[in-house]
Amino acid sequence: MKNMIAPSILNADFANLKREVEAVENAGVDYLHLDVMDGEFAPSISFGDQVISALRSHSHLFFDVHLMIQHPERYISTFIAAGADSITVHVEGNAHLHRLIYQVKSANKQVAVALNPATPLEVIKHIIRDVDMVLLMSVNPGFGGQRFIPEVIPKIQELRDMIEKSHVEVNIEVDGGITPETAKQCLDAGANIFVVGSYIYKHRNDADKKHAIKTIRRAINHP
Ligand SMILES: O=C(CO)[C@H](O)[C@H](O)COP(=O)(O)O
Ligand SMILES: [Co+2]
Repeated sequence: MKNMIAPSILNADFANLKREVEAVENAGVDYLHLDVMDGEFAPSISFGDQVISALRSHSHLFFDVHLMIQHPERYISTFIAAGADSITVHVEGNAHLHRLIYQVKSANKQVAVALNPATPLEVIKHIIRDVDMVLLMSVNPGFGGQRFIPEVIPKIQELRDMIEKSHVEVNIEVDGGITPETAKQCLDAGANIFVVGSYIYKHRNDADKKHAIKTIRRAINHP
């Protein structure tokens, strides 16, 4: 499966979001990772559908919307209308995960499930054939710029085995604390989509952001 970088705008300059997205789009990425947090599921509040909708008209990137909210079922159609190409819902606290997955699929959008660092893979065993992607959190949800939790590495390997045994094509996205070093470790374990937030957006200058993307790309394209 294709290896991809998905910049997260969580640590971007929110006063210049249009330009911040253009900077990574011009650097040749395919995905844009949009972290929606409600201050309940995750301990901070980020942005919602209006920001996504405003960016949609300025970007051709694949919008990978990561919902870290309570009651995601109430907002699926809102985020699809805002321009999401893929919706990721957390398994934690979702009693009707299967129904939620089919809510997204019935709108002909890609669907993913996310697992926090402490959540075992067992919970997705029976829905692995129904999703396009599994997002493994390598930090606890809430903030950009946190330290990578290395226990996710064996979890990625375990997930890759589960996917292979199920004979399906499912992307593995890793999210949190990604640098060239941690990206390479995750690649070797079996991940193929790499969310990168602060490693790119800690730079204010576009050339530096482009260089950061190039460095990650080199790490994931050269085994
Ligand atoms: O979901 C997230 C946090 O909950 C973010 O996508 C993630 O933290 C990206 O930022 P960074 O690369 O700085 O860790
Ligand atoms: Co995220």
